[in-house]
Amino acid sequence: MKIALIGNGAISQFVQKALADSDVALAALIVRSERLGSVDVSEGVKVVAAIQELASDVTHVVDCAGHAGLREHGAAALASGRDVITVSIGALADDVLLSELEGAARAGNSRLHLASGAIGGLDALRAARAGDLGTVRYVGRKPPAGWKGSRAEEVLDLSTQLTHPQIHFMGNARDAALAYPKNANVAAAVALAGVGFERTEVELVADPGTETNVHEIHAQGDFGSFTFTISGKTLPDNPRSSALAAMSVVAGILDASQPIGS
Ligand SMILES: NC(=O)C1=CN([C@@H]2O[C@H](COP(=O)(O)OP(=O)(O)OC[C@H]3O[C@@H](n4cnc5c(N)ncnc54)[C@H](OP(=O)(O)O)[C@@H]3O)[C@@H](O)[C@H]2O)C=CC1
Ligand SMILES: O=C([O-])CC(=O)C(=O)O
Repeated sequence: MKIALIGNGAISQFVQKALADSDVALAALIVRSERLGSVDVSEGVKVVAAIQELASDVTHVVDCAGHAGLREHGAAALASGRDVITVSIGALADDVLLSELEGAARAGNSRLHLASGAIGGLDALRAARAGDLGTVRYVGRKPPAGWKGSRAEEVLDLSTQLTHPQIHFMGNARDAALAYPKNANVAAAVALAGVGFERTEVELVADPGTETNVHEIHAQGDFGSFTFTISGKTLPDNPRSSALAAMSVVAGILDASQPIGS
C-alpha cells in the first residue's frame, strides 16, 4: 500500500515515524506550495502541492493537516479514486464541503474514512442510535495552553494564570466544530456517530487543574446510558493535539492495509 500524507505537522510526523517500519510506504507529502523546497523528507518521498502530482500507484491520501487540508485536497483525492482518511472531522460541519466530498467520493468510487481521533466510545454511540438515542453531551477540557490561538481567547485571557476551570463555549456541535477548527474535531466525531451536529450538546473548558486533554461523552437512550472519559496525553510538538489522535490515524492506515478490517 502506498500513501500520501497531507500536512507535515505534529500528527503527520508522528504517523511518519510510526509507519517507518511497516509495510505501508509513504510515497508523498502534500504541503502548501510555499513550503515546497523547504521540507526534509526521507529518500524516495516526493513533496508535492497537489493531488494531480501524485503517482498513479498511490492508493490512499491521509489528511493530517486540519480543516484547510481537507478542504483543499479532499475532493480531488476522492474524485481521483483514492480513499481518504481524515482527522479533520470538524470540517464536515460545513454542509457545502460535506456535499462536495460526498459527490467526489461517488464520482471516484472511493470512500472518506473518519479517524476516531482523540476520543473512544464512538462504536457504542453508533450502535445506540439504532434505537432512540435521547441525549448526547460532550465535554472537552484542556489545559489553558491547549486553547491558545482559539476562539477561547475572545472570552478568556489565557496569558494570565487561570485560578479555576472556565467554560468558554456552550452550544451545539456544529457551532463548536466551525468555531474551533483545531480543538473541536472530537465534538464533530461525537455528533456524526450519534445524534448529529444540531442535537449534540457541547461544553468546552479551559482547566488549569488538568495536564491532559480530557474528553467526556454522556449519552442516554433506549440502550441505557453510558459515560466515556479519556485523559489523553498531548503530542510533544503540539499542546493542542492528543497523542491518541495521531495513533488513531496510524491505526486507520494499518487497518486499510489489511485484508480483514477490525
Ligand atoms: N479528530 C481529532 O480528534 C483531532 C483532530 N485534529 C486536527 O488535526 C489537525 C492537525 O493537527 P496537528 O498535526 O497537531 O497540527 P500542526 O499545526 O502541528 O500541523 C498542521 C500541519 O498541516 C499543514 N497544513 C495546513 N493546511 C494545509 C494545507 N492546506 N495543505 C497542506 N498542508 C497544510 C501545516 O502546514 P503549515 O505549517 O504550512 O501551516 C502543518 O504542517 C488540527 O488542526 C485539527 O484540526 C487534531 C487533534 C485531534
Ligand atoms: O486532540 C485533542 O485532544 C482534541 C482536539 O484537538 C480536537 O478535538 O480537535
